[in-house]
Amino acid sequence: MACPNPFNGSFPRVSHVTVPKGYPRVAHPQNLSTGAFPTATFSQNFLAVPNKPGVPKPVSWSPPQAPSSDVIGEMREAVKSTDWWQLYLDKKTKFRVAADWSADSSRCGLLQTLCAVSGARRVLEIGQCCGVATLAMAEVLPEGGQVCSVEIDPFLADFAKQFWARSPHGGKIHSFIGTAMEYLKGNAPHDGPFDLVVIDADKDGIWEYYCKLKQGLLAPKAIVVVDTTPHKGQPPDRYVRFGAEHKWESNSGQEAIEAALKHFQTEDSVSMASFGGVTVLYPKPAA
Ligand SMILES: C[S@@+](CC[C@H](N)C(=O)[O-])C[C@H]1O[C@@H](n2cnc3c(N)ncnc32)[C@H](O)[C@@H]1O
Repeated sequence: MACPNPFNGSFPRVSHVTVPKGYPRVAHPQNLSTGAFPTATFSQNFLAVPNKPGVPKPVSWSPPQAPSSDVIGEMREAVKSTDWWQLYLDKKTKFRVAADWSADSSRCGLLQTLCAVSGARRVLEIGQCCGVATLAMAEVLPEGGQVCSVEIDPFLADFAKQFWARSPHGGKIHSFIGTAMEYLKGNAPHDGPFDLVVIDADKDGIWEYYCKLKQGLLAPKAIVVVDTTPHKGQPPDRYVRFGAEHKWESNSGQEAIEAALKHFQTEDSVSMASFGGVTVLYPKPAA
């Protein structure tokens, strides 16, 4: 039977893996670390080998879970307990931030794993929000590694900094406050080229940011992770910005996401894999 190429098209979006009868269950899933990266563990036993002939191996995907460091744990608590709507009404934030914009354990685990397996030293995060994913990635970069994060909202940038300052890895983070395009045109040529880039800001900008990155800002084997979750990180619609804050409205960004994905498919030199709310672009292996 032909073996399906897991990177050809989309993975099913599953959060739970149903293990067919006959597969051994693993009592301690935390022992399933790949060894490539000791702090990434896999919550499901998708590495299990069938013990009955003829039982097909399940085709599924389960995100690595990042065990949170103390500081990341504190950040998560702070993100959860903050009244983001009130901060927006008080004009402290530019956006009506939602706590679930901030990277959860699966997202952090995925980004940490990609950083580790790609050997990334220079990482760029476009759309930092509360800085949880930023610190998670910094934690796995080697000495001398650097995460450059870009955030349009000064309140969020400051929110993150108070926590980063308490982490031994905070010194690896360089934060830029301003728009993604300002950064890409200004500081990025000096900070890059980047081994791994996370595009996780406004959805309308996805394709534009990617095009700009391709102009010499990506290392030869760079991985680009694009957040494709509708509604996340969207700015308010124009009229709301001018005076009617209580009427927060933003579009889902779905059209821009779909347009960007179509563009990515025309890129000859990259392969794509979509799962867990992201699309990962990585260099096609040489034929
Ligand atoms: C979904 S959140 C980022 C989440 C973060 N990457 C994480 O994993 O925790 C999107 C962020 O992008 C920021 N943003 C939106 N448009 C932007 C732009 N044009 N330039 C820079 N940041 C932007 C928003 O303020 C928001 O904090």
